[in-house]
Amino acid sequence: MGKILITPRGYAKYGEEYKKQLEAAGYEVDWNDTGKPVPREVFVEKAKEAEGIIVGVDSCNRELLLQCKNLKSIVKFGIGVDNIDLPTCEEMGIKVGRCVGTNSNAVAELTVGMMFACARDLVSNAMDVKNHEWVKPTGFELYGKKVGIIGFGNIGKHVARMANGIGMQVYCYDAFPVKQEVLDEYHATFTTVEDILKNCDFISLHVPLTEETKDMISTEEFKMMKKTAVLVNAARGGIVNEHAIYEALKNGEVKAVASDVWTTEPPKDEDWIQELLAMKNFILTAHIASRSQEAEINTVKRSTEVMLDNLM
Ligand SMILES: NC(=O)C1=CN([C@@H]2O[C@H](COP(=O)(O)OP(=O)(O)OC[C@H]3O[C@@H](n4cnc5c(N)ncnc54)[C@H](O)[C@@H]3O)[C@@H](O)[C@H]2O)C=CC1
Ligand SMILES: O=C(O)C(=O)[C@H](O)COP(=O)(O)O
Repeated sequence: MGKILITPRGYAKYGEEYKKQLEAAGYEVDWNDTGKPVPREVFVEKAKEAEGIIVGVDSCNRELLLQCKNLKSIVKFGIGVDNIDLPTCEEMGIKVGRCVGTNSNAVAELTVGMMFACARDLVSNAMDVKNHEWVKPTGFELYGKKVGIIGFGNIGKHVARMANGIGMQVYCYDAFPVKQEVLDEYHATFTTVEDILKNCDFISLHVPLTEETKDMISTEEFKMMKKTAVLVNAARGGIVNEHAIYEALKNGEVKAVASDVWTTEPPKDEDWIQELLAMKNFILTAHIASRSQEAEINTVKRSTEVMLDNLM
C-alpha cells in the first residue's frame, strides 16, 4: 500500500474528511496531528517511504529527495515552493503541485493590516499601554496614499483590491506584462521598481523567493525610499536583506518595516537582530499570513485534490 505523508499542522486541524478521501484511493496516510513541527530526522525517515508528501515549510532539498525512491508527488500546502528543490524533482520525475490562490486573501489581509499597524504605530502603542505608558503618537492615513505592489500575482491583486477600497493610489510591477484590462480592473498603474521605491508611501512585496528576487530590497533600495515610507514583506525571508532593514531603521531612512517572514525562522539570537526586534517601528510576525481558518480549510481541500490528481 502506497504511503502519503502530511506534515502541515493545518491539515490535521481540518482534514478528517480529506484524509479519508486519500485512504479511499488506497493510500496509507501518516499525518502530523501533534500540533508541533515534525522533527527533521522523523520527517526524513517517513519521507523515504512515501509516494506522496503534502508539505508546508519542511525542506525538500536534494539530499532528502535522493533518498526518496518511492516519491511520485510533492504538494506544497500553500504556494511558495522555495523549500523544494525543483530541478531535482524534475530529474527524478517527481510531480510538484501547489495550492494556487487558496491563501491569497488571508495573506493580503495581513499585509494591509501591517500597513495600518505601521502607519498608526499600533503595535508599539499597544505595548506602551501594556507597560503603563499612556502615550499618543500621531500617525498617518492610508487614504489617498500611494501603494506600490511588487509582484502582481494572486496576492498582489488582492492587496490592490483592498487598497482600492481604502482609497489608495495603486502602482504595480511584475516581471511579466500585466494586461491593460487587469490594470483597469484594479485601478492600477504599471511602473518600474525604481519608481515604486522612490515615490510610493507603502511598498508591498509579493514575489516568490528566487535567484532574481533574493536581496531585491537591500541598502541601495532603502536609500531610494521616502523617509516616510513603510515596507511590508509578507512574501519570503531573503527577498529583503535583513541587515539592511536594521541599518535603514537605525539611520531613519524609512518610517517602518513589517515582515511576516525571515530567512531563518525563527530568527537567530544575534545582537543586531535583538536590537532590531526591540525597535518600535519594526514588526515581525511568525509566518502567519496564510493562517486563517478559511485559508487553511481551502488549502486542505486543494492539496488533497492536487495530490490525488498527481498520483492517478
Ligand atoms: N507569508 C505567508 O504565509 C505566505 C507567503 N507567500 C509568498 O507570496 C508569494 C506570492 O504568492 P502568490 O501571489 O500567490 O503567487 P503568484 O505566483 O500568484 O504571484 C507571484 C507574482 O510574482 C511575479 N514575479 C516572479 N518573479 C518576479 C520578479 N523577479 N520580479 C517581479 N515579479 C516577479 C510573478 O510573475 C507573479 O505574478 C509566494 O511565492 C510565497 O513565497 C504565499 C503565501 C503565504
Ligand atoms: O503558501 C506559502 O507559500 C506559505 O508561506 C505557507 O502557507 C506557510 O506555510 P506554513 O507555515 O503554514 O506551513
